Amino acid sequence: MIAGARIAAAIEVLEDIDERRRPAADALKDWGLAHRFAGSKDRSAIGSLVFDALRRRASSAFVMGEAGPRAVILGALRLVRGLSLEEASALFSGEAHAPAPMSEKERELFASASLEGAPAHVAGDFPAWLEPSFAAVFEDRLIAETSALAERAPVDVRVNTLKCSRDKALLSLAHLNAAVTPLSPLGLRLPLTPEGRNPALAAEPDYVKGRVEVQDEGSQLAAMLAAAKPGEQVLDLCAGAGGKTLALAALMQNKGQIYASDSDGRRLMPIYARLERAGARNVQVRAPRRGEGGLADLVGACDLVMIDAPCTGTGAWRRNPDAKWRMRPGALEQRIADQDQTLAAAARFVKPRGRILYVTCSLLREENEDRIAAFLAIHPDFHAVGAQEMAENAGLPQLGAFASSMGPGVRLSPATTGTDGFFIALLTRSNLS
Ligand SMILES: C[S@@+](CC[C@H](N)C(=O)[O-])C[C@H]1O[C@@H](n2cnc3c(N)ncnc32)[C@H](O)[C@@H]1O
Repeated sequence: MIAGARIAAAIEVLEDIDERRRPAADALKDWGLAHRFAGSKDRSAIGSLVFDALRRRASSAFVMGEAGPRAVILGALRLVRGLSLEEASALFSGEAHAPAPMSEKERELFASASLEGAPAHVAGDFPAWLEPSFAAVFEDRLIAETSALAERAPVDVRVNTLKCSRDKALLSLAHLNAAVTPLSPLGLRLPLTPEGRNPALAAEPDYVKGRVEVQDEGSQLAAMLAAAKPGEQVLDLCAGAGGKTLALAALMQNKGQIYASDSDGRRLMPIYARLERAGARNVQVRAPRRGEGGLADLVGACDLVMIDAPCTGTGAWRRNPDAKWRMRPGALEQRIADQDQTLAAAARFVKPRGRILYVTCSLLREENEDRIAAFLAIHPDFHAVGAQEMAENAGLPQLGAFASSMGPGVRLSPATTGTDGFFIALLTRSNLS
């Protein structure tokens, strides 16, 4: 496909996403199926442009003076890719499946591409209705924090210490320009290509043989803050596809027992193959059943309950930019109810002096500090561990610098730590219950 035809395809995919209100990944997959002549490089280039445009959707529309897919793609070519007017005009040639030439007005707007006078939710590319919530959290860093959430994200991997050392993996992934992550002692960061494409990791022997797992550095740190020790009894209550479960198994050196559970059994399906590949042998998967959900024997028996809570995912918008535009206020209310419910459920499984690690990939106070405060108000037998103490206990003292100012817990974000956005709080149960 010529470069202009890829641009036209990206506009088509954005139209499909808008018309059918569907996830970008589904629209891209269908486009590929309907255009089998397109090669993998074409599909990847189209996907990368669609994601760039979704990340900067509001600001791209603002500079082009309208919100339709063509305008948004044009705006993204200017704001994200830094194309000159000449370069953009060459792509919008109207020839051989390329989009129609730019109008005089489009040329003018593209050339000036000004964000002057843009409101915060446009300059920071987030839904307007979330402005009060974000402003309360970020205050004068509102635009810096939300703009960082609208950037591209590198691919991070966690080295699986059950199989490999970080030094070895660093050497064997050198051809992908791997570098060590600044905060996680187990992480490697793989940069994107200049066009924003992910490095080709799926066929790498290190990945196929389970020596590395794709996991954002923030997610690695969240699992480490649980300070799980070999021999402990651990319940991963919201295990999903098992990203945190695998990290916990490695931290525990395959000793002790992890019970991986989730209220939605379908979400657990990928975990079996992942455990096998990673060589994690201390994990029992407990698929949900009626009544106690198959966990009755664990009541009051766990040293640690990990809650990787269902959340709005606002911290992961770099990777799921379409999700931010689909998010509605009702979804936040629903997630808050789910979070209270998982915290209450978790409390039952913790033994005296045991602990709960509460994690979200959200940056909203409503899902984080407020949930911990609500839980502590009705569970006097629990108390929150200070951020510095939690970080030191996990061997990550540098994370104490990212203590939340709104309550107990640590906050990570693309702007402050270069990771996805996470909130992590540790609660311990008193001796008596
Ligand atoms: C953030 S995802 C988990 C991701 C996973 N831990 C990982 O690292 O790959 C949250 C999970 O919580 C599950 N969930 C939602 N409500 C729940 C509940 N009340 N009890 C247990 N799991 C729940 C969802 O099905 C979803 O799989």
